[in-house]
This record gives sequence, C-alpha cells and structure tokens, in this order.
Amino acid sequence: MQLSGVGVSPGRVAGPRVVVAADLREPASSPAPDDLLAEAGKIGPATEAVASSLSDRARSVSSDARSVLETTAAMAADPALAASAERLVRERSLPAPRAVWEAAGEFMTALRAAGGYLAERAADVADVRDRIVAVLSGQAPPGLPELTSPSVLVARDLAPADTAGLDPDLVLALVTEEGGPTSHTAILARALGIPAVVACAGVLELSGPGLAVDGAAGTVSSSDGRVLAPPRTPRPAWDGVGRLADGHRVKLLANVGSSADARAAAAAGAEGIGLFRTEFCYLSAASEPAEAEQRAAYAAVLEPFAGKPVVVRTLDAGSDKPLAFLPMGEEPNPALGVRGLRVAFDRPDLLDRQLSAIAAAAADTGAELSVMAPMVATAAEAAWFASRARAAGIARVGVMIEIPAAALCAAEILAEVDFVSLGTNDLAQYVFAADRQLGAVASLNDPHQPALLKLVGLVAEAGAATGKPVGVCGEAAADPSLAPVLTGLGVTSLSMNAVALAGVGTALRAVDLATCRALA
Ligand SMILES: C=C(OP(=O)(O)O)C(=O)O
Ligand SMILES: [Mg+2]
Repeated sequence: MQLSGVGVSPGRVAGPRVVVAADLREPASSPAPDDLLAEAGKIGPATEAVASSLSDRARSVSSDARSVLETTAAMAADPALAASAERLVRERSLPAPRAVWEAAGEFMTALRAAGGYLAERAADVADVRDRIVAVLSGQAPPGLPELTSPSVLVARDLAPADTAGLDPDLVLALVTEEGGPTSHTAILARALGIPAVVACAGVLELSGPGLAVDGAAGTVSSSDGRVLAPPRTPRPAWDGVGRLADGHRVKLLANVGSSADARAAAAAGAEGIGLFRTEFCYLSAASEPAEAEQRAAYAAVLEPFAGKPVVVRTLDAGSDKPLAFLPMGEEPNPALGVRGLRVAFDRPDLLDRQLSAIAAAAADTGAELSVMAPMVATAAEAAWFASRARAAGIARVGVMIEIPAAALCAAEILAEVDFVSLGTNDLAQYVFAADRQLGAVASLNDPHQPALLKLVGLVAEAGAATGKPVGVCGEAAADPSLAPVLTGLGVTSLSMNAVALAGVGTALRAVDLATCRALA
C-alpha cells in the first residue's frame, strides 16, 4: 500500500523502519498493588537496566556525548532515587511507575530550588525518570531511538530540537504523520539533506519491516527492510552570483542556524547570510546563555562570512520553537501568542544583551552586520526595535514581514527601518489561517497561492518606492520555479538553505527581468 503525504525534502530511499516512541503519559496512582513488597522490588532492577543500557551507549559514542550519557547513567543508578520510590510504594501503596514518577519529582523540585547549575540538572532527572517508568510499564524508551545502522525514522511529529540532532548518515529518511511543509522540522530536515515526507496520515500503522520513501513526490510505502540509498544527484553548476540572463542582480543568500550550516552555505557559494535563526543555537539550552557565550556562538556562525553581508535575526522563541529559558505559560493558540519580538516587550534586557552579543560577534569576525526582528506587527514595533538595535551600535536594522498587518503597512514600516525580509512561512500561515505544523491544511501553506503573492507584491512596491531592499527568507525563496516570480514582483534578495542555492541560481540565469515581470 502506498501512502501520500507532503514531500518536503527530496530523495528516494528505502530502509528498515524505526518508530519514535510517543511521549510518555504520567503514570496513574491506582490501582494499588496487591503485593507491596514485590512491587517495590521491581524498582531496583528497572533502574539497573536503565543505567546499564545508558552505560553501554556511552561506550559506543564520541567523547562529548559520552560524558552526558555517563552522567545520566550515574543518575539512574543513584540508590537514593530507588530507595525513595520503594518507600512510596510501601507507605502510600503506589504502583511502581507512579512511585518513581513522584520520587523523581521531589528530586527535581529540590534541584530547581537550588538554582544555577543544579536547576539545569532537573531535565536530566526527568529523562532518567521517563526511562525507568518506560521499563516498569513495558513501553519503548521515550525520545529518539538510538540508531546503530541506516534507518527510516517514523514519528507522529518531531520537535525541532530532535530533528536538528539527526545524523544524516544514519537517518535515511524522516516521515511524520503531522507537520506542514514550512514547519521547522521540515526546514531542518531539508537543511540536513535528509529526504522527508510530512503530513503522512497512517504511516505509523503501515506494516512491514521497512519503508520506501520518495521525498520529492511525498509518497511512502512498505518495503522489505533492505537499505536502498542511491547517491544524491549532483547539484547544477553555479558561479555564486545571483543574476538574471540580462544581468539584473538578485542576491542569493543563505538561511543558517549553526556553524555547520554557515560552512555549508559558504561552500555552496552563498553571497551572504540572509537569515541567521539565532534561536536554533539554543533549542536545548536550560538557561539564558551569558552574553559572552552568545557572542562566541554567533561568531562561530558568522566567521565564514567575513567581509560579506549577514542578517542576524533576534530570538524567535515561542509557538513551535519553545526555548526552555523563556517559558510562555499555557497559551490556547501559541502561534498567535507571545513569540518573536513580543517576548522582548516584557524582557527588553534580554533583547539588549542579545543585540550587544551580536554586535560584538560581527566585530570579531568582520562580517557586515544587519539585524532584524521576527514577528513584527506594526510600524511602532519596528521603530521600538530599531531604536534598541541602534543604541547597541548596529547601523543596519530591518524587520521580518510575516504578519499580514505588517505586509499591509510595509510603507510605514520601511519609514522606520533600512530593509525588510518576507517570512513567507508565517505569512502564509497567518494569511490562510492554516497552522504551518498541521498536515491537514498543508495545501494552503503553499507559496504559489495568489493571496500570498499579492502581499509579496505589495511589500516589494513599498520597497521600490523608498529604494530599500525587500528580501524573501521563507521557504518560498528556495523554490526554483517561484524565484523568477518573486523577482518579477520586485524582491531584491532570496535567502534559502545551502542545498537550494545552485538550483535557484541556475533557474534565474535562464530568464530576464521582462520575463520575470510577465510571470509575476
Ligand atoms: C523565515 C521565516 O521564519 P521562521 O521559519 O523561522 O518562522 C518565515 O516565517 O518565513
Ligand atoms: Mg517566521
């Protein structure tokens, strides 16, 4: 049987299927066990099993990962945790999984109260807790399975932090039941060059030992589990200068989120960085990184672009990119909630520390710096951001246009800043009222939709009237069939992941500006 989803990262592969376990549910405190001593006796062997499987894994990985796994193994083996859980079974007649849950909870509360480094360890205790509970209740361990050979990974959905850590040598392809083409999980899979299909309903129920995946067509079917991974097609030749057949320039820039991305972008011939998603540096950070630490992290990303233009975006936390050190609380509609620049309105000190780290990193590396803010809704917000960035000594300041209100008031916004960059991923989500993470509405999150292109045209017109640049840094910019259309609408730069550069560069060389305008 063949299933269809939305292909978000091309490549045809087949291999054994490995399912990512669903999140663990909080264990129930009833029914009370019949034999309390026997129930308590299950806890010790479960903690030992977890500790020894973590120690085994620690021996098979490189040094950084090894010390993390060794520490987690030591926590699992901690007799205090087992003793406290056993006591809860005996004294409160709790089933063993619930007792472990509560005992670990007490440890976590104490660690959080201690603050600093110890508070950060609470997340490790939660990891150990979930592993022990999984053993006790006969479930698969939570989180990404440890792959030892090339496999096709299948999940209901995958967090951006998990996707960012995937090893392209071991993950042949990624298939999710949920997710849209512009979800951050899809963006990261593309950046890693891992063939991927999202919004593939029913994939978790497909039988058979393996899966065959076509990441361009968006199809998935059962296979016999053998690995079939033809070498990737070579990229078209491109000389690294974005221009049309008639010489009209369209800067081709890169979207990056790590120093590895930046090195790949420089090697692929990017003229600069059009979007540095700084939040990607901190998807797993438990506390706000110190300014010096941020400076070093940003410098590592900017370093391959000395003397070249770079656009660094301030943190876009919230919604589908939660950062542990910026908890947003429960929001009924996180995509419409406090995210992006909105976080900074209550925490301007956080923004100021980031701006100063970004300015220092650019000075360290000699990159030609611009900064921009995500999720700006009004000209007043753009002016607020610009004044803070300029106070940090940053000369070129822009904002993202990814909220329809901002697109409609692009002229007023451009009066406050030096450039704008269209985030077509969010702009589509908000224009079509279609969650970018939801497979069921994926067809609306399509940048070929005329309503989206009309807004792009409006913003480009405002740019032309003021003589200020208008870029596109959403996934629309990476589509070779759309690049001439965006150029015809008046867009002046396109920013995309490194693997898309040559294809877009080659497509633009085939057309002149008159053709682009006619297409638009
Ligand atoms: C580039 C964009 O930002 P992000 O994908 O990080 O939300 C966008 O919304 O198009
Ligand atoms: Mg966005």
